[in-house]
Amino acid sequence: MHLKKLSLVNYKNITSELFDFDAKINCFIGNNGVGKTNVLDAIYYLSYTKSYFNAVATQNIKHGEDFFIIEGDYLLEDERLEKIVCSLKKGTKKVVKRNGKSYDKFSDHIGNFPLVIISPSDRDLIIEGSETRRKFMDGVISQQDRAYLQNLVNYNKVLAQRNALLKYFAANRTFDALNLNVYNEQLLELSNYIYEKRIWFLKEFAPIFNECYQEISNSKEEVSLLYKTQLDEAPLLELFEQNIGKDRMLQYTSVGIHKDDLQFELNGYPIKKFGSQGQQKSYLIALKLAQFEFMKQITGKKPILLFDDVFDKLDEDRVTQVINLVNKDHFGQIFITDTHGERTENVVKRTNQPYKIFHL
Ligand SMILES: Nc1ncnc2c1ncn2[C@@H]1O[C@H](COP(=O)(O)OP(=O)(O)OP(=O)(O)O)[C@@H](O)[C@H]1O
Repeated sequence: MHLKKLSLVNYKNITSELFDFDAKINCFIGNNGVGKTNVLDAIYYLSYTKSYFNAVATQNIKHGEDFFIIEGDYLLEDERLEKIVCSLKKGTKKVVKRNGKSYDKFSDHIGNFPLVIISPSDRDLIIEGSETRRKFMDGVISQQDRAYLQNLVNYNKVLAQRNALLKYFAANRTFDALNLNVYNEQLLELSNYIYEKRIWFLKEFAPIFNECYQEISNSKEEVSLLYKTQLDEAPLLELFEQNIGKDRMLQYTSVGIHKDDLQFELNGYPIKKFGSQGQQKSYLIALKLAQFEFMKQITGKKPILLFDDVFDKLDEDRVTQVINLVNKDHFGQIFITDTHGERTENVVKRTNQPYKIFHL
């Protein structure tokens, strides 16, 4: 599967553009702020029905305009063409159409045109709090298991109810253990599924990640990816009991799988504190390439790969290693942005693959 044509109208800073892509490598070259990332974001939109960078849908409409249209023509393995159109008009609901037919639920679309993006904003995975890492983990697992996503949604609903009850207790200087227990039991059942699935995920994902990192760094460093959960300390109901005083004081639930985290380590130390910029970048690229492998195994399709500004901060050796990885036949269509035309051209030439360069 690859994206053959892309047409954009009023998407962010792009008034109107039409691209005819190569089935293998496509590069967008231009100065800062010309809209290279915006084109990648539009391609991301066609797969995920939303922007990777701006969650407020209307802010993706070009300033001063009142609608945007993103249109993509995909050529499938069996030579069939599929057209995806995502459009938004101010004051109306977003529309996503596949071959002219609107989706009722956008979630039905996700996974049909698998895609992985590697971008400088992935740094949030290292520097931000645990929520960003849980989101990454949940996103990858949900693509493989829709029941997981449903359990997660239900867990968050019950958690919000439990938190509301804790607030009610505090406001009314009251307490009802039986009432609270109803939520505890529901959370137990929902979190069992999520916990088991996260353990399974780490077991499958960590070795793939490790292999990707070793290839990029030429086995110069040891990395690990660990699942951190309070459920390793005690069963959930016991944790609830131990922390009830604290929860009543805080008026929210301080223990449970909503506190889980992924620990990123380099040579046994947290990468956030002890990794160089290049090592951190390598770690993130390895994470995303592992996501690529994982998705490929699940969907049986080669996800489209978006490399936003990836070569910056990587030394020559690592750039070569990333390209060698890409060079392997198991990668499909790739989109690259860079401010240095010469650097990109040198890099893509080395892949011995067909490519197209677009100057923006
Ligand atoms: N809704 C919008 N309407 C108009 N312009 C927008 C909108 N949203 C973002 N932009 C503009 O898009 C530009 C950023 O584009 P983009 O991030 O694609 O640049 P880039 O070419 O990737 O740059 P860099 O090399 O710095 O990463 C900015 O000038 C920003 O103001």
